[in-house]
Amino acid sequence: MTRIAVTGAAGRMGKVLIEAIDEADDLTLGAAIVHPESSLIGVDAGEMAGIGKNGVAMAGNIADVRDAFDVLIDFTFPDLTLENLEFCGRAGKAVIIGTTGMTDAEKEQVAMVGERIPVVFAPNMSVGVNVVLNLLKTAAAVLGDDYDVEIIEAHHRHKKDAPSGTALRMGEVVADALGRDLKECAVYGREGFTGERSGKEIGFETIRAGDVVGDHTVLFATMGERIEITHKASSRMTFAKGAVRAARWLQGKPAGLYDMQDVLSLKD
Ligand SMILES: NC(=O)C1=CN([C@@H]2O[C@H](COP(=O)(O)OP(=O)(O)OC[C@H]3O[C@@H](n4cnc5c(N)ncnc54)[C@H](OP(=O)(O)O)[C@@H]3O)[C@@H](O)[C@H]2O)C=CC1
Ligand SMILES: O=C(O)C1=N[C@H](C(=O)O)C[C@H](O)C1
Repeated sequence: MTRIAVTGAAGRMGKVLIEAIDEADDLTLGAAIVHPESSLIGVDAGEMAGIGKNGVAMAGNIADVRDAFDVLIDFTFPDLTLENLEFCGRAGKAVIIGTTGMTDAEKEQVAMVGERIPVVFAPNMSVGVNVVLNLLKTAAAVLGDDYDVEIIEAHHRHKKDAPSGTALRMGEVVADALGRDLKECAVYGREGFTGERSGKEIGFETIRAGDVVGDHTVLFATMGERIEITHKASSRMTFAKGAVRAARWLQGKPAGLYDMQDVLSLKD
């Protein structure tokens, strides 16, 4: 039985991850870690997640549960994820990272630790979004520069980073297929007298409202037609199940930086 630790255990994803691990026959929750100041330290993780007692008392520090897990699943904040990753790098534990909003330097740090331990790092763990990434690659390659590309994403009011990690990954996939560098062609929102759209830009629009779990649309438009490729998540369980699948896939893998395209065998 592989023992999983979940950081940010009381967060939106943390609770659903605990439920998904409980539903997996071959995985068990070894540790659940909450904020060091949290009043939930010592509380049963299963009870907190609404699935009934599971005998795992929540900890306030990953070092306190070092021997209780084999794989860490971390959906938290960039700086916390990097601290936890460094810890796992030293302890020789595999890590699944769902955290978004990292800078290039932070992503580079993830890659460096990935030279020492197996790491799956993906902005969206759902099977659906990962299939969409492949559809986008095909669509962009066939449609080419005649089609304007706009990426529209919507998330709940509590989300802290924008655009979403998924939208940015979609932009990277489309830019790559079109032979562009996203850093040079991305336009984030528009306001005022912007002038006409330049042919090669990839636009991003962000919506933050209510309880939207996660919607992404990539729009390809030219004179006379448009194509919209949309993914809508209606439950966080889709992300949690993907993370559980990644944890299972990571068993026995050598050190390296992997993503969900590796986990789902979607790479060419
Ligand atoms: N890759 C994917 O498929 C997905 C990725 N995400 C990403 O996952 C991340 C988390 O999202 P979400 O669950 O909605 O966010 P939440 O804010 O609900 O969860 C983060 C949790 O981390 C906790 N936390 C803060 N500081 C510490 C600390 N020092 N030690 C332990 N825990 C701490 C917070 O506790 P407190 O509130 O008490 O501070 C909170 O419970 C985001 O980056 C999001 O974009 C989300 C969904 C899918
Ligand atoms: O914060 C969220 O909720 C989500 N974040 C991820 C992202 O930034 O792409 C994935 C998902 O859309 C939900």
